[in-house]
Amino acid sequence: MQIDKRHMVVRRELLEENPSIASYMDNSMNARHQVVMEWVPKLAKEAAENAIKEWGRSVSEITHIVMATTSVVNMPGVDLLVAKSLGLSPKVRRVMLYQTGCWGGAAALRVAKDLAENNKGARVLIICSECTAIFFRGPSEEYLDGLVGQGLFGDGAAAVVVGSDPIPEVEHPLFEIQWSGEMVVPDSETAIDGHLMEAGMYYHLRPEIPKLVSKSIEEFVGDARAQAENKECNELFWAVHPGGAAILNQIENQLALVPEKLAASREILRNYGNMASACVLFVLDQIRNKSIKAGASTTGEGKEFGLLIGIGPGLTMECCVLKSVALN
Ligand SMILES: CC(C)(COP(=O)(O)OP(=O)(O)OC[C@H]1O[C@@H](n2cnc3c(N)ncnc32)[C@H](O)[C@@H]1OP(=O)(O)O)[C@@H](O)C(=O)NCCC(=O)NCCSC(=O)/C=C/c1ccc(O)cc1
Repeated sequence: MQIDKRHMVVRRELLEENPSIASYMDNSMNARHQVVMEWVPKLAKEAAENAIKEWGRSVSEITHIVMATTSVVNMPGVDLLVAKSLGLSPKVRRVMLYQTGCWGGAAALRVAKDLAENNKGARVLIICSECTAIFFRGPSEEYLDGLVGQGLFGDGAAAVVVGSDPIPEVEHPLFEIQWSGEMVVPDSETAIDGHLMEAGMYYHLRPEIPKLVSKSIEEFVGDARAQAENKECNELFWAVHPGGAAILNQIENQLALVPEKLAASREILRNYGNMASACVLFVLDQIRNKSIKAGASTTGEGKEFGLLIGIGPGLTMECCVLKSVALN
């Protein structure tokens, strides 16, 4: 699996208190809902507070919130719970992205870019928060792909503030979102699916996912590269969703990437597992932190442009072309 560590709220005591979650197919939605309604907002709040602190301005200046999760469905949305707990204005404008799975992080960036560019002075808080309690279950011989997911998925949340026209000396941009695009891989609708049932979220991951991604990645990346001065793949930095080692291997081979290009994705996979929508933002954070530590000339490993790619149910591939910022 190439995963050393994951973080999960599902632990022995929680399963002892809620044995239905540890079963294969018992009715367990009530118990799961309680857990995810506690943890998705809690993880989201912590991530958002860190992002706002680093951004350096007041919460009252957040004008929009875009939140992605595949771990809970509720009315009103968990975005409202999080907005209230952060002390955001009751006039903050909200967009909730449900069930996007692992392309949610990139989709949230796309939505935030459009909001920021079309509303003067807007500051958009993106939050991605995921908790595996919605689908953790006991094993069954008839459900091998569930075991694959059980070995891959982890909990986590990430947040970032997006805006245009940064205030000099006050706001310190990390990357510029240059372009965003999306593509559905042909004939791949059944490759990843998930359904909310009395027994919680029941999903399927077909073994052919890595091959399907590999078939379409060149065409998709070609569109993105056209927005990045047609740079060669190895002249870009890469923040690819680490869906699993096989997906990263296929992308690396298909695009003839040198191994360092997916190093950040592999490190996040190794240390956190696959946290669905939050994962690409972790990868991007890793890229800028390592760039600073290594004394690189830009936040993007010394490169000018990079691609952030989410891959999830659909199969949907979502890409943002990012322009890095010079480091002193
Ligand atoms: C890490 C894997 C799982 C194992 O890698 P490996 O240890 O190098 O081994 P292999 O790739 O050779 O696979 C070992 C065996 O497992 C089998 N296998 C391999 N995937 C499978 C399989 N999905 N079924 C059932 N047998 C399998 C594979 O066929 C093979 O069988 P065999 O040849 O008989 O030993 C690797 O195959 C891999 O990365 N696969 C792609 C993982 C994948 O589908 N990721 C999910 C992307 S989707 C996503 O990120 C989020 C979805 C999501 C959805 C809902 C939500 O609520 C939230 C999120």
